[in-house]
Amino acid sequence: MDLLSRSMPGIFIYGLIFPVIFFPLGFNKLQPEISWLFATSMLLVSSLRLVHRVYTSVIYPKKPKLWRHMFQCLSLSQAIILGIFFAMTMYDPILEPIKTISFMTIGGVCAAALISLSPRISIALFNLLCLVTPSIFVSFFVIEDSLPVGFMICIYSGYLVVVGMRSNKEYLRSFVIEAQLEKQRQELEQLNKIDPLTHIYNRGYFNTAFDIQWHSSIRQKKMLSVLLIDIDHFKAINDTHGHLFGDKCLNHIAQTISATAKRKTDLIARFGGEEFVILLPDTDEHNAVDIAEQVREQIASQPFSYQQNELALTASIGVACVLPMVGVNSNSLIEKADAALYDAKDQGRNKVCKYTESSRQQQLL
Ligand SMILES: Nc1nc2c(ncn2[C@@H]2O[C@H](COP(=O)(O)OP(=O)(O)OP(=O)(O)O)[C@@H](O)[C@H]2O)c(=O)[nH]1
Repeated sequence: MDLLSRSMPGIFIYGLIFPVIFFPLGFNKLQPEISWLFATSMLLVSSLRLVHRVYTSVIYPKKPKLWRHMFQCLSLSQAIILGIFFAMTMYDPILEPIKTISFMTIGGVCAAALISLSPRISIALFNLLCLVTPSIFVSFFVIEDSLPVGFMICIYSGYLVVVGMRSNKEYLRSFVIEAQLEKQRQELEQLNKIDPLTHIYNRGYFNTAFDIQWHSSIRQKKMLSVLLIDIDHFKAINDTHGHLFGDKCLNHIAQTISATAKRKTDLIARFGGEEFVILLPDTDEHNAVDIAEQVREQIASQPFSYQQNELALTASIGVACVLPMVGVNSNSLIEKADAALYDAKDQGRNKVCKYTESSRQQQLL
């Protein structure tokens, strides 16, 4: 499609080329038949190219190959018409008055066409071949003493081929660079969302997603639940087995939680330190407690082992559930889950506690 937009100026240039050559010098009055023949045939092909361009959105999705063939045929036929005209100006005396201007025109058209078609180098080179072959043939085989002109055309064409190939290489390289930049952008975006230690979402991403979910739940009038999970006695684990072991434990817990809260809409994130959070959209308190129990049981039933050290882990979980409403701060849900977690720790750990009014009072005390 880029090729299509790049070749757009060419449609108008080819269409106007003969009137521009003929009219200022009055050649159309001297040789009206030749003038009309070349001008109308070129204008006709330009009009067909315009129609082809206008119907691109109709033809291309259904028959891309046909569209490409049409594009090639139409642009090459214009190059052939101009190439033949140029060759004729070299040996036909009736075209003598416009010889100089046609030499200059063909030079410019060859360069412009090659550069604009350079994204598809095969089309660009074939186009150049159509433009210069008739005149090269005429200089070498038809008219005497015109070998130097033939050589000049060959040298100029060779130079254009080198420029065209280089332009094609640069064009293709720009695509590779663009793809690399896009990949890096995606990686950066991922780094922004993901906690590098546990490979689940980080707190920043959770906050954004939570805010969106809160407003969505208000509109849909659906319950929203939050589970706050805190590993028990994690400081002691760090102190006894070292921080590297502690890190591996965090990773193990993240995987266990992810394997338990598996709904596509559930959002699991590392809330900070040894705390995790699960956001459960469209989930009432009963179901949220049920999932929390499953998470607690899975953590407790899967001892963590690393380098011949095996350790039974437990976690305490606070559950809070609300029907989000306009005017209520979304943070209140997290505060309630935190208060419930406080209860779970208070009741001896390895426990699930749901938020109650007394939880809040206890936390405030
Ligand atoms: N290895 C490791 N430790 C961390 C990380 N983030 C926080 N911690 C540690 O987690 C421990 C949390 O300790 P506390 O807040 O006292 O909680 P706890 O020991 O789990 O006690 P309870 O929660 O009351 O059961 C601290 O020692 C932190 O240094 C981390 O990324 N890696």
